[in-house]
Amino acid sequence: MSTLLTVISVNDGKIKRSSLEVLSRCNELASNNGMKSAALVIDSKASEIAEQLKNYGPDEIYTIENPIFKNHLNTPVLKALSTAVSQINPKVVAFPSTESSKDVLGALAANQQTAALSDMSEFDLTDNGVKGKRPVMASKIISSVEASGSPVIISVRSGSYDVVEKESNANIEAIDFNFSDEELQITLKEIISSSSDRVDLSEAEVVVAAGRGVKDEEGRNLISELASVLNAGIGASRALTEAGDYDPSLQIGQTGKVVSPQLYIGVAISGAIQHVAGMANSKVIVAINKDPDAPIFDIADYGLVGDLYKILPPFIEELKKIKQN
Ligand SMILES: Cc1cc2nc3c(=O)[nH]c(=O)nc-3n(C[C@H](O)[C@H](O)[C@H](O)COP(=O)(O)OP(=O)(O)OC[C@H]3O[C@@H](n4cnc5c(N)ncnc54)[C@H](O)[C@@H]3O)c2cc1C
Repeated sequence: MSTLLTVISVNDGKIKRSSLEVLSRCNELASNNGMKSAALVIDSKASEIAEQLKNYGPDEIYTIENPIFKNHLNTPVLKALSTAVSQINPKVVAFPSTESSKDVLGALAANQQTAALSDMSEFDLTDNGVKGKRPVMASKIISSVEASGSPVIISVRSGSYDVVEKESNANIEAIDFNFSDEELQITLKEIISSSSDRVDLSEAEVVVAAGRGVKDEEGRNLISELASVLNAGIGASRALTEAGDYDPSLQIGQTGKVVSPQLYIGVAISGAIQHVAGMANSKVIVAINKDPDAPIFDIADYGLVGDLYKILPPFIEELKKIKQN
């Protein structure tokens, strides 16, 4: 029976939502096509993660556990992936589109002498491989793509599918894996983490994004308060990261992060194409802008026309009241 293999991405011992989205889609395709859906965890605590995965319906769970995976290093991850693919022999290897999958996708395809389709926004099976859609040119164009091979390797944008919870009594199988330090070509010296990443922006359920109209401390405090009451991640347009008002790691857009929250609130952001490229996949888009002709209103589900300094204080108060009740 053919297998669709989802590679699970883990951050600080937590499964990334984007992996569960890909797994849910693979579960659906496997059940519609008489195939098996399997999940692969490569982590220093893979067996613990595997237990959590039983809530998300895979037919099989494979683990590769080794302390070397505490931090992402391409060489051991690639070796682990190749080992797993040789053993499982899947029809498709599906990753969530993350920084770490970008690092290894092409190398795995070269290693397996097969095709890779990156950053898909939807995918389906064909007789020989995979077909689907891929936003390109800062999401201005959606291309239709198809690849054949064995396996076809794909990565999928976060927010493309819903997470479906489903109990499973999947078998957990540990794959044999050895790695010695001599095999390392790169040594990790230091990780410099950003203190501003209060909530992981690319995984956040709610994002509040600030634009150039947030021009002073009062405005930034309003953004923080709104984010705090909604337990949201804070993002910013390039206008504000370039001005030094927000950390560059918080930039959303073509040259920043891609976010796909359930709710995105853009405050004083005009909606330039380079910004929209990073948030267009959001489920519900709310825009607050004093210019009724701002392009962001073309893609917003809800728009509030007015001055953010007048709109946000009562808006935050109302949200606080709702939360209290
Ligand atoms: C190659 C390239 C890559 C880029 N990559 C990115 C990227 O990754 N991310 C990104 O964001 N940008 C990117 N940009 C920049 C992008 O083109 C825009 O310049 C930028 O997104 C504009 O940011 P903004 O919407 O905050 O500012 P503006 O376009 O200046 O808009 C500010 C908005 O705030 C509104 N406003 C002002 N005051 C108030 C107020 N008091 N109350 C309510 N509304 C108010 C105004 O009406 C206006 O619509 C890139 C540009 C290039 C050329």
